[in-house]
Amino acid sequence: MINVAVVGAAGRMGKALVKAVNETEGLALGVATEYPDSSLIGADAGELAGIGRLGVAVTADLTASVEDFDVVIDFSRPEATLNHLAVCRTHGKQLVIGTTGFSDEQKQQIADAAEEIAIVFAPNMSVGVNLCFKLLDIAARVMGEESDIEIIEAHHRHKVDAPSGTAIRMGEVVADALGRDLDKVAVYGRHGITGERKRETIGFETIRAGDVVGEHTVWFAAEGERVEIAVKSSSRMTYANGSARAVLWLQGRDRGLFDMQDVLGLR
Ligand SMILES: NC(=O)C1=CN([C@@H]2O[C@H](COP(=O)(O)OP(=O)(O)OC[C@H]3O[C@@H](n4cnc5c(N)ncnc54)[C@H](O)[C@@H]3O)[C@@H](O)[C@H]2O)C=CC1
Ligand SMILES: O=C(O)C1=N[C@H](C(=O)O)C[C@H](O)C1
Repeated sequence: MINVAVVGAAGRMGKALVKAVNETEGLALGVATEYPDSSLIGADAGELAGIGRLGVAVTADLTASVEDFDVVIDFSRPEATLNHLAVCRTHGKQLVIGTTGFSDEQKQQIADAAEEIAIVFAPNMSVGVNLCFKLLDIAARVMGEESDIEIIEAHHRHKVDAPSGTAIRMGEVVADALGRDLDKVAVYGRHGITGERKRETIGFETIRAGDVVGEHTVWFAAEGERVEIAVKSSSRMTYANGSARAVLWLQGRDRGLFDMQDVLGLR
């Protein structure tokens, strides 16, 4: 049995992850954490997730529970994830990171840690989204040079980072396929007298509204026709089940930085 620690267990994803871990054969919830000032410290993680009592009380200290887990699943905030990363590195634990919004420097810290421990780090754990990354690579190679490329994403009103990690990865996939540097060609929203669109730019539009779980659409708009590659998530369980799959896939790997393309055999 693989014992899993779910950090941020009272969050939107934390609750879905507790459920997914509990439902996945071979996995057991060993630890559930929240930030130290949370009023939910001491609550039962299963009850919080709406699946009944699991006998795992939410704690504030991952280090104190290090004997009770083999792998951490972290969907929290970048600063918190880096603290959890340090714990995993010190104690030789595997890590699945779904948190988004990292700076380049923070991403480098994750890459450095992966020289010592095995990490799956992906901005989106769903099968459908990861399939779309492959489709985007094909679309960019076939019609990217003759198209205006725009990435449109929508999420719930509580999301704190923009564009979404998934939208950024979509931009990276397309830019890589076309030999462009995303930092140089990305345009984030438009306002005022913008001038005509430059062909090589890749546009990002962000919507934050209501309870939208996660929607991404990429336009390849050429003269005379437009291809749209779209994926709409209607349940967070798709991300949570992908994370559980990543935990199982990590078994037997003692170091390295991987993503869901590796887990799903799409590389
Ligand atoms: N990779 C993927 O497939 C997905 C990634 N995400 C990302 O996951 C992250 C979390 O998203 P949500 O669950 O919607 O946010 P949320 O705000 O509902 O949950 C985050 C949780 O982390 C907790 N937290 C913060 N600091 C902590 C600490 N030091 N120790 C323990 N817990 C701590 C918060 O109290 C909160 O409960 C975001 O970065 C989001 O973009 C979300 C969905 C899918
Ligand atoms: O915050 C969210 O909700 C989501 N975040 C991830 C992202 O930033 O891409 C994945 C998914 O879209 C949901």
